[in-house]
Amino acid sequence: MDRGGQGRAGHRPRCRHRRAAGHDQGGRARGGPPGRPAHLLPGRLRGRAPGRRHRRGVGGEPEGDRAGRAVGRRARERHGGAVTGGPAQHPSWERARSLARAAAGAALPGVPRTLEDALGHALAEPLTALTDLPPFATSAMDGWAVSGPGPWQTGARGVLAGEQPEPLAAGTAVPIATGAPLPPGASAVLRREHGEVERSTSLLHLAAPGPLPEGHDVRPRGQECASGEPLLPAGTSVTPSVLGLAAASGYDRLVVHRRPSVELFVLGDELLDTGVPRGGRVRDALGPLLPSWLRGLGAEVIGRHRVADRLTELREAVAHSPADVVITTGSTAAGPVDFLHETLRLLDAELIVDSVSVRPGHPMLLARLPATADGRVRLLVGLPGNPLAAVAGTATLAAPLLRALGGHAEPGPRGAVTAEALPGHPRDTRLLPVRTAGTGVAPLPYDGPAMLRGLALADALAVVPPGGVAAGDAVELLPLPTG
Ligand SMILES: Nc1nc2c(c(=O)[nH]1)N[C@H]1C(S)=C(S)[C@@H](COP(=O)(O)OP(=O)(O)OC[C@H]3O[C@@H](n4cnc5c(N)ncnc54)[C@H](O)[C@@H]3O)O[C@H]1N2
Ligand code: MOO
Repeated sequence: MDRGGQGRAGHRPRCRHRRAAGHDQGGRARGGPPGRPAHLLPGRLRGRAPGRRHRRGVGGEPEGDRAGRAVGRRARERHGGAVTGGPAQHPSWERARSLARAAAGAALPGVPRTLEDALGHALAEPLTALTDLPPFATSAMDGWAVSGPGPWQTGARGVLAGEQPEPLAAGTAVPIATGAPLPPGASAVLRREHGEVERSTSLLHLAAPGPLPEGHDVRPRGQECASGEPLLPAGTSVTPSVLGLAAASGYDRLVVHRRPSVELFVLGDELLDTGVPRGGRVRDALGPLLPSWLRGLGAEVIGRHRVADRLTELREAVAHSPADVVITTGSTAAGPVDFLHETLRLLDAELIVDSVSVRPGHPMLLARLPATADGRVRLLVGLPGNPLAAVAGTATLAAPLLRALGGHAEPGPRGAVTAEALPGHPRDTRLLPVRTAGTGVAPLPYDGPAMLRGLALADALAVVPPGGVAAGDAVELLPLPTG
């Protein structure tokens, strides 16, 4: 539980949302048009879809929505409202992440999966070698298996990988392929390029620069591991490399944590699903951006839906979602059709994080929904609608929550040195799209909360502490999805 900024939905302290002097909300646009500072906009102008009035009919607003809007307005008035409320202490970025991790509770239970299906899960049990590796002594090179000191009498028939070789007598050699079992009695392997066979006598002579020590170019049995040896701890993320190791050490199935199921609700009647932005409406950027990222975080995305900016629809969607984690985009602020807080209040959800001291994305939230009848925990991550703010919310709340639910061990922080100074916010952590260039990471232009242009060129989000980071200093990096 967070002491500062937490409580039942609808009973939260609202932040002042003051813009710090000199903090560019619009986003730096070096060499391009500057972003428009949000505080210069004439109020909270939430675009309402022109088609919406037609869809609903003039005055045809459903009863629940009208009521909900009034309740939302009353709740905002009661609690001070987003703009006029008293100062509130929101959790720091670090604290918000640990609250998100803790909200997962225990990881989801372990389930057996075929190797193919285990990819992206986390091991629920340690991976223990089911065999010695290599399981038998093998040749590390193409050449000859030799017995004792040379020269060696060699025959024509060799040993290929996968064959069971005959024993080798002292003073003899047999051609051998890389990976083939070493014949009993062999003392070393002579590489093809280090031996010469005399045609008339079939005698193999050493043509190597030095002598051939015993065991040369032989991979002894159990060199990599002995049967029963622990190879990877529980909590390891199953990557393609882990699948390879599991197969090599004898596994057909792995016991992995169940992946958290996620349902994504994209809010915003102003959003278009296709074509060029028109008529005051904009394209939904988060529907395409988020699902593959969430899958990369170990989630099973069971649905992605557009939900209308109506209290009843949002409430129904959240209440009936079968997902372990509901993720919403938009509606986190206090605009006329921002119903997320009201929805959470009506559903008797517990707000675990309600705004974070981070830019962009500070209105992000995390709530615990009432558990299912069978006691399954359900959580909701509310990502702000501004696309880069939603990305910040995913990195801050969704990533640690989903990784913890999926049983993934927490990776150590990844750091880098900055090639240029990284501008910070005076009081809040800032998540800045950066690119690794030459000697370190550098910020990218077009990094405003509503922009994705900088992010699309970025290879990480830099965690910039309040006040910024000087050139040459270390900074923590968060990974961005790549596929
Ligand atoms: N009076 C105040 N207004 C706002 C504050 C504030 O403190 N006081 N905070 C601003 C900040 S910061 C953010 S971030 C946004 C969060 O707003 P919402 O989460 O309620 O999101 P919306 O209002 O629905 O949308 C905001 C913006 O983003 C666009 N959007 C929404 N969804 C998408 C999407 N899927 N793809 C592309 N663009 C999207 C939407 O059209 C709006 O332009 O609130 C500020 N307001
Ligand atoms: O500053 Mo907001 O949180 O636009 O992202």
